[in-house]
Amino acid sequence: MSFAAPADSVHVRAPGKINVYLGVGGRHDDGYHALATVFQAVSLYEDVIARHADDFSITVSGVDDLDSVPLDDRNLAMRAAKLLASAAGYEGGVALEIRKSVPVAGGMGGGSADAAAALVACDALWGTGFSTARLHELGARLGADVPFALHGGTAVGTGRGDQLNPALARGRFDWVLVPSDEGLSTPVVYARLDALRDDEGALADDPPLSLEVPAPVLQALRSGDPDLLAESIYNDLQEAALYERPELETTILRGIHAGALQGIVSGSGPTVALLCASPEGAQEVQSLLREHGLESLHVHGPVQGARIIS
Ligand SMILES: C[C@](O)(CO)[C@H](O)COP(=O)(O)OP(=O)(O)OC[C@H]1O[C@@H](n2ccc(N)nc2=O)[C@H](O)[C@@H]1O
Ligand SMILES: Nc1ncnc2c1ncn2[C@@H]1O[C@H](COP(=O)(O)OP(=O)(O)OP(=O)(O)O)[C@@H](O)[C@H]1O
Repeated sequence: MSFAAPADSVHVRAPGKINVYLGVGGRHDDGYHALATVFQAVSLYEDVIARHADDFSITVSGVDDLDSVPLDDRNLAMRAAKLLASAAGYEGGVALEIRKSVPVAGGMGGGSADAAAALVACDALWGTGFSTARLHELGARLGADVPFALHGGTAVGTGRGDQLNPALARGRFDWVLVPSDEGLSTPVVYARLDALRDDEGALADDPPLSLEVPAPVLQALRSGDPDLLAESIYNDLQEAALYERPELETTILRGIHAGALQGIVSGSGPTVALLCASPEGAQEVQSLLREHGLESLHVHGPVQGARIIS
């Protein structure tokens, strides 16, 4: 019986995400808000290649705004590798190569996808053999979006967004993504939401904001009907993201005028996600947006979570 030589490198691909529904509840003392969200993993990927090394290093390529991606312990993929090494008692290091496609600070969980990919790649490279559940636990310690980047597909997230339950989504949904040149800081958008709610004079003893994903969202996903989904996609952070970046409103309206069924800000933004009726419809939206000087990406979902591709 021949044994496969231990791999000297592992290549993992992890998807970016859109929140097709995002309900934000009260802010807890730890600075996090209670969420009810529906994530969908889409075909815009981060690739992480892990190679054996004595200590820890990272290189990043692929998107224009690389200057805002740290290459030290602030990098989520580096934090993931070191967290796994300490949890496994692994004494060696790893050289991580990250090839990015998800816009940085774009509201699509790009860093979270890198962290998820690094966990899977290092676990395979080092042979630490962690279970999916254990990797999810480590992922949740790295960030609220990391467990979903491992899970993929379509899922309901509660708690901070890290407690996942799979949601059935039949068929395929076509999205046109309009990235911004400048990212948006997630904490800033959440803080803006809190400020807007305070300004609206929400009384402290208001009933807790409903933290259920509305049934129509789940029914639309089960039906696979984009027209139905277009009626129920919603993002509580959108008002705050539009406060920070008013021009995004125009992008959404332009997308709908170009034929998209609906448009929302993805997560904390600024990437705008335009839901389209079909692949052909998506291409039509892209060409009309280009006439307004707006470059866009045509992606689809749901797709798999972080997985080894070689
Ligand atoms: C906006 C979303 O992308 C929607 O999926 C996530 O809620 C954000 O996920 P993330 O970027 O992985 O968030 P983390 O890195 O865990 O936290 C970044 C910051 O976002 C805010 N944050 C995040 C998640 C959450 N449930 N409540 C929050 O208030 C907090 O200020 C936190 O310090
Ligand atoms: N591997 C990474 N890739 C991108 N940004 C990273 C990474 N590691 C750390 N960061 C830091 O995290 C910040 C947010 O990165 P990220 O691209 O994950 O935002 P995001 O897509 O909006 O995330 P989310 O949607 O989860 O809020 C960046 O501005 C950067 O400073």
